[in-house]
Amino acid sequence: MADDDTPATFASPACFLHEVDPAYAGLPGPLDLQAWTDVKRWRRNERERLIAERLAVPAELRARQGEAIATGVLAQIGDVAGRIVSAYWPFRGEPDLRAFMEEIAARGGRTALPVVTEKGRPLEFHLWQVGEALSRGVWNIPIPAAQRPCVPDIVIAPVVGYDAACYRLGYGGGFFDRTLAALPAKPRVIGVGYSAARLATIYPQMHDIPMDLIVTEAGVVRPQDVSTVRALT
Ligand SMILES: Nc1nc2c(c(=O)[nH]1)N(C=O)[C@@H](CNc1ccc(C(=O)N[C@@H](CCC(=O)O)C(=O)O)cc1)CN2
Ligand SMILES: Nc1ncnc2c1ncn2[C@@H]1O[C@H](COP(=O)(O)OP(=O)(O)OP(=O)(O)O)[C@@H](O)[C@H]1O
Repeated sequence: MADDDTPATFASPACFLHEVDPAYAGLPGPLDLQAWTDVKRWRRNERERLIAERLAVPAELRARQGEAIATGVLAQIGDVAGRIVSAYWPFRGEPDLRAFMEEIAARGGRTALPVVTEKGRPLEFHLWQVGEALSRGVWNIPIPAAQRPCVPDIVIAPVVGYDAACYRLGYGGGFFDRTLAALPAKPRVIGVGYSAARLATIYPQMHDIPMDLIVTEAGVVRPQDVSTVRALT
């Protein structure tokens, strides 16, 4: 007969993640299965909310913010001559970096787009310049028509959400994390998004790889900024 006063050892403890200060809950590492289930549900809701919010911003304002983000990335990127910069074909209200890609080419760099080959697999990158032919890939995402695989020196990753430690919330496929984990040498990774997409924490997990910096229309976020604040408090 069950004894209600004896804790059951096989059951997960109750999840109090929602009561924990995000700064503590944000420590990397597997929490427990129940916590990860909660985090996944939370991420799904946040993705939906953040995408709906950015799509509700008037297109003209979004375009201006996108231009400011492109200017900010160009200020951070350094010399791109002879280097490969991967950006993306914008969808669901992401900042439009096509003019940025043209500027990279004008500065002697080469540009590329990410390509989903299969769910659960790393992305591939293929060289592509503005004006070149596109075809439809997985989920109908435009991808370079010509297959020219490459390994970028710099990866520009659009964020749905981001936090002060530069962790990125994407569309939930885990593609960028899987790709960065699989590359022989980690490229420089710059997250781009609107400042309104900032979250207290994305509850980073073992698989989440932080961006080297995040550029928004309001400025630049670096992971070091977090430890500086912590060290001072
Ligand atoms: N512009 C752009 N291109 C990109 C990315 C990106 O973030 N932005 N990616 C960065 O990774 C890759 C695509 N990642 C994606 C991941 C999920 C979904 C998506 O629609 N997921 C469905 C759920 C699908 C399922 O459950 O099977 C959904 O959200 O409804 C789309 C793109 C490569 N290309
Ligand atoms: N390196 C990896 N190896 C195996 N699975 C991974 C890896 N990275 C992420 N995943 C899995 O991918 C799934 C989605 O991860 P997450 O919520 O971090 O996606 P995301 O970063 O928002 O998506 P995306 O990069 O596609 O925009 C998770 O179930 C996670 O376990």
